[in-house]
Amino acid sequence: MIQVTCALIVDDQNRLFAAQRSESMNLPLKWEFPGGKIEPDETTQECLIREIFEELNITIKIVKDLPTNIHNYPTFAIALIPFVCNYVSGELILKEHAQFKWLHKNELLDLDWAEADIPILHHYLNLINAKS
Ligand SMILES: Nc1nc2c([nH]c(=O)n2[C@@H]2O[C@H](COP(=O)(O)OP(=O)(O)OP(=O)(O)O)[C@@H](O)[C@H]2O)c(=O)[nH]1
Repeated sequence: MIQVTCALIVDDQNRLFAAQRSESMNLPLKWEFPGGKIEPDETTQECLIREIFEELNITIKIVKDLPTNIHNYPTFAIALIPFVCNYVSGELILKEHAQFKWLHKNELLDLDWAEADIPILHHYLNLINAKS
């Protein structure tokens, strides 16, 4: 099973960052939280900081970890390890994705998400709805 970290990046208006995978990527044109596979000798947190810089050219701060979601796609299985994060610095430049959106909580479920992300999205929405 592949171990993949992902970032739920929240801005100062409580919007969440979503990125669309490009046509040439696995799961083409699906929406996801940016991140990627853990390499040997790095922690999940180190992986996420590295991936976000590689993919988006920004530095983030990890705020909170959310429960890992294990998902079986038809051809592979994934353990998707999510973290709530804040933007720290850098100009946002998309290096790999087709496009991105900053979304309010009521817009989040409208996108065509990668299946493994959907339980994570619901967990996040339950969390913020419980707070408000
Ligand atoms: N980054 C990321 N990958 C996800 C998410 N949801 C999901 O199913 N995946 C799957 O997890 C796998 C790993 O993602 P990736 O391709 O971004 O990782 P990577 O950059 O380290 O891989 P690479 O070096 O093969 O390009 C992909 O098969 C992708 O489809 C998500 O929210 N974020």
